[in-house]
Amino acid sequence: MSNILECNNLSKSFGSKKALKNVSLAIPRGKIVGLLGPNGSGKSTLIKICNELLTPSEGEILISGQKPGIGTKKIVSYLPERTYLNDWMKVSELVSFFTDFYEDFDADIAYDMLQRLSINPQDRLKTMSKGTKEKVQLILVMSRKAELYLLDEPIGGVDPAARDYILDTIINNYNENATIIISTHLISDIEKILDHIVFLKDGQVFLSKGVDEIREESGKSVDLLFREVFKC
Ligand SMILES: Nc1ncnc2c1ncn2[C@@H]1O[C@H](COP(=O)(O)OP(=O)(O)OP(=O)(O)O)[C@@H](O)[C@H]1O
Repeated sequence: MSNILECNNLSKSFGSKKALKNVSLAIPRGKIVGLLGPNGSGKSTLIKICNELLTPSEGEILISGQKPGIGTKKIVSYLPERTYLNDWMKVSELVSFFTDFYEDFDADIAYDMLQRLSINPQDRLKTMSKGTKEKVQLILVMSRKAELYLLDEPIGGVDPAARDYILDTIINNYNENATIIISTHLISDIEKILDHIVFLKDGQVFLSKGVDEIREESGKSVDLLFREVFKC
C-alpha cells in the first residue's frame, strides 16, 4: 500500500523567509509519528500545507497519493494549533455538528471518551478551562475514522496527570491502520507512544527515523537526543 504521506522537495517561502526547504519525507501507514523541532522550524507550516491552508512554493505533497484538496479532507482529521470551534456551543451540539459534517465521525466513540475524561456534554465550551477545551477538541478530532490524523500541539494546556490518560484514550480508540502525526514540544510525555520521529531544523529534515532504532543506535531517549541536537 502507498505511503500515507509523501513530500518531494517541498519548499515554502513567506517573502524572503524560507519556512521549509527541500523537504522530502515518506511516512508509512499505521505509525504514530512525532514531528519535532524548535520554535520556527516549520512544523505548523508543513501541517498547514497538508490541510491546504497553505500552498507549497515548490515541490509537492501527496496524502494517500493525492494532492491536498477535497479528496484528502475526507481522510485527514486535523487538530489546528488554535481553536476554531464556536465556544458558545455545548459539547453535545459540537458532537452533532461533527456528525453532520463528517461521514466518518463516530458519536458513540466521542461520548465514550467524554465520559472517561469526566466532561459533561451539556457544558458550553466557553465555560471550560483551557485544558478541558483542548480535551474536547482532541476528542472530536480523534472520533473520526480517518486515515491520517494531524495534531498540531494537542496537549500543551493539559495538566501532566491527565496527559497519560488522554494519550492512552487516544491510542485505545484509533484505528491501527491509521497514522497519527503529532507536533509537540512535550517530547518526554509523548515519546512512549511514538513509533517514528521527524526532526525539523531550520525548515529542513534533520532526521527521520524509527524510535527503536534511535534508542538502539544512540542509547538515548528521543527527549535527550532532541536536547543535544537543538542545544542553544
Ligand atoms: N504567515 C506567515 N508569514 C510569514 N512568516 C511565517 C508565516 N507563518 C510562518 N512563518 C515563519 O515560518 C517559520 C516556520 O514557522 P512555523 O509556524 O511553521 O514553525 P513551528 O515549527 O510550528 O514553530 P512553533 O514550535 O513555535 O509553533 C517561522 O520563521 C515563522 O516566523
